[in-house]
Amino acid sequence: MPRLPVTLLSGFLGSGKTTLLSRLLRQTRMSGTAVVMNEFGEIALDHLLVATAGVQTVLLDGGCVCCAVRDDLAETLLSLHAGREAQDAPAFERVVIETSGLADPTAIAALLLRDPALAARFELDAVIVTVDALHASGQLDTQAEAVNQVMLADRLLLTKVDLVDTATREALCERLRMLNPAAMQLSCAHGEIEPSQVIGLHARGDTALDVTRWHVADPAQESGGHQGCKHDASRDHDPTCGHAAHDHGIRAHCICIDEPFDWTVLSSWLGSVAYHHGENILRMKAIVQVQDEAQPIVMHGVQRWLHEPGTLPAWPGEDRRSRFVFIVRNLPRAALTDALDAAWCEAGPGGADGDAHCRAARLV
Ligand SMILES: Nc1nc2c(ncn2[C@@H]2O[C@H](COP(=O)(O)OP(=O)(O)OP(=O)(O)O)[C@@H](O)[C@H]2O)c(=O)[nH]1
Repeated sequence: MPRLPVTLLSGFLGSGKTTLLSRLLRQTRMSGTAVVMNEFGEIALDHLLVATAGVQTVLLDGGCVCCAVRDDLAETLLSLHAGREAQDAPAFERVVIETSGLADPTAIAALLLRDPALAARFELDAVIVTVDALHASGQLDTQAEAVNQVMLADRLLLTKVDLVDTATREALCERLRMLNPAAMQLSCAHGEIEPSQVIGLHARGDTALDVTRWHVADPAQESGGHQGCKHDASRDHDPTCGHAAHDHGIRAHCICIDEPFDWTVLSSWLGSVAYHHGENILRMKAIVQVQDEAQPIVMHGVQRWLHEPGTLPAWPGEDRRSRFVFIVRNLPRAALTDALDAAWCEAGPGGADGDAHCRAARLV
């Protein structure tokens, strides 16, 4: 039985994976794709942004697919395959797995290769890694996950090239070449790329060799030395979010707000958080209910950078609360909620209810 190709789409937090995927899925060449999305954080938002008619999308949330929910990935793939065989689900010819921005794709590649049930049904077509031209340099300096992703890539897609000058871009390309000389580098502004550059690459003729040659054997089975999966067993618990920590002080803080935001409060809050804590904010994403806006506003940030807000055509489902996910390093949730209190206070004389402390009650 021919095995189904799997494209592993990885790349550090905020580097443009979902942007790329949602654009790709609109192209007819991509029909017959099943998508598995993984998010690091209690509240998952990305699947709302790529929702495409006729595309089977499965969400794996609550942990990183390279460690905490790795078994769930195996089960998901097997169940997708079983549904296809039984013809009780839309037919698909390939799978794209979008990993969380903190995932080490080595562990997922190893899973696909070494799990006999998966290896019999799926083959790894290629590892595609998005690299944020604006932030990659700092991320490669400080985040082992970012380095691992680059090292395992068959293709490196440089995103946000519109936000950097030529010298910065060339320096980054050179650095990427040093880390992974074999990977082809392509520019990919705003997710724009030919599907043929991403799928059907057959980049992994002898993948087992590649994985072991390019990188450590299987991080999930290592006892130490690998940053990405150390916490799989201990699963540090952040009581405010109910979510397992990934490593080294990295947490996903999830904040929900019932009432609609005033634009001024929203920009003042996020601006202040970015200014004071940007170094420690690996990623911010949000779907926000803003006063007098009929459509939900989508916001993205990476460290100090806040991207232009976008909109969704409609609210996905009944839940109209604003939902924010901050993936942070060594930053307590209170730093975020205190800044929100302050923004509410500044919004009017004494704020909307006159007592900053009451505002914490609005946090769900
Ligand atoms: N200017 C610019 N912005 C981009 C580009 N690609 C993506 N973005 C923006 O970057 C932000 C983050 O993009 P996402 O696609 O959500 O990134 P991601 O890798 O899926 O993020 P995580 O799932 O959190 O890891 C969004 O605001 C995008 O619009 C690009 O080429 N240029």
